[in-house]
Amino acid sequence: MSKAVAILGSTGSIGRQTVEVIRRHREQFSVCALAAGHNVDELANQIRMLKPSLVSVATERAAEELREQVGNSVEIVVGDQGLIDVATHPDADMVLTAVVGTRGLAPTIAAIQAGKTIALANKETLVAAGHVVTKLAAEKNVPILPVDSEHSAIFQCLQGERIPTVRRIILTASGGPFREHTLEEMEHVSVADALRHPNWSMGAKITLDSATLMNKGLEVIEAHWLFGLPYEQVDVMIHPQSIIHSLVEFVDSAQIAQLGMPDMKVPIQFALTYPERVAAEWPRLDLTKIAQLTFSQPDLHRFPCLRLAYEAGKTGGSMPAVLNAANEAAGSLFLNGTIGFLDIASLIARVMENHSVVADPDLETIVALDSWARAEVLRIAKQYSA
Ligand SMILES: NC(=O)C1=CN([C@@H]2O[C@H](COP(=O)(O)OP(=O)(O)OC[C@H]3O[C@@H](n4cnc5c(N)ncnc54)[C@H](OP(=O)(O)O)[C@@H]3O)[C@@H](O)[C@H]2O)C=CC1
Ligand SMILES: CC(=O)[C@@H](O)[C@H](O)COP(=O)(O)O
Ligand SMILES: [Mn+2]
Repeated sequence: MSKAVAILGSTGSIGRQTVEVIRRHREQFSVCALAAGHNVDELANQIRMLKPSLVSVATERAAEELREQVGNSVEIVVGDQGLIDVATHPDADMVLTAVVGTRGLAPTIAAIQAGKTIALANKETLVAAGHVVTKLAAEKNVPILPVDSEHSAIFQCLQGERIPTVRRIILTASGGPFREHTLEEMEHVSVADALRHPNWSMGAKITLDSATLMNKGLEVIEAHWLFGLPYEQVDVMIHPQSIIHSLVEFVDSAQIAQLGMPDMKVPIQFALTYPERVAAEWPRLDLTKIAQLTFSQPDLHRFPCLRLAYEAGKTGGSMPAVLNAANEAAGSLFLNGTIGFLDIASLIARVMENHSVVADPDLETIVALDSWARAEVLRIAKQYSA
């Protein structure tokens, strides 16, 4: 039977690869709804190809431009409500969440409330509100299937296993473009340097997060919520080749890993076809060609964002939401040339210091603290340049 999929962020890196996977398996999937931001040309192509009945764009202006291209062939909705309409489309069996940042939270919650299976790429959703999202998903009996490559790897290693037999999980990290840089060298890196990921082609925000190692920090928190493990059982290991996508160590000391070329179509497809594995010739791994896999411990002194994320996760309550929002705001300031690379971590640390933790924040509190943390980043950053 064919699954109907709604894609949030269909024009982005994950969204476009999801479309590729779906086109490869047309008999198994239909696309009922798509949400994009501003990339009207890409969305128009997707509409012609996939024939969804509903699409969403970020602004009225983008909606007008899209209407010029596709006429009345599809219903067009707009803005944050548009994202929610797509996420709750009555025909959707599954919602793949690949918008970037905290913007993904509200539509994901709406999709869970509507009983949709979630294929989750948007890790910020679980970082900001893991306790709310996982509780709601359990109440609604809605599966949250990981798309993030490390979490998909762990999910695959855990098939047929029981969580109480897990001693620890080990998330692999490429180390990013500055893996071997000194702090002095990192002080002077450019935006272009930071956006040159060694192994993966991804959107700007996650690529920058990989360079600061905040991506791995967000993934530690994401893993905590997805697999229900305490932070003491979530480790990180630097693996520059990104061939081993993550590992699970069990109580008998056996370790199981998932390997493959760095290509997101494999984890995307696994989430879409789960619990089945479906044949597809995505780029295949030949370890004899790779020849060497290397490993080391992360350096929390040179990469303080990973330390801050562990701290935020262990502190719990509202702190991960504040870390997440401060990271988005500081990252934007770096990307627009306002602050230096090392300022990202120091701004996040300052915002965390200034935050009084709320133990069990509801959604409204999380949204308010998200805005507070962003404003706090701007306030402190002004002092830097004054
Ligand atoms: N890229 C990857 O390989 C991986 C990504 N992820 C996660 O997946 C998510 C998406 O990442 P990625 O695909 O790289 O990001 P991209 O920046 O490539 O894509 C982001 C998507 O979000 C859309 N978007 C942006 N602003 C808005 C808005 N205001 N309203 C509606 N849609 C909006 C963009 O639309 P438009 O372009 O039309 O403006 C685009 O479709 C992130 O949370 C990331 O952490 C996780 C693992 C791997
Ligand atoms: C593809 C994916 O899942 C990314 O999150 C990737 O892992 C980023 O690479 P880093 O290991 O450098 O963070
Ligand atoms: Mn990842």
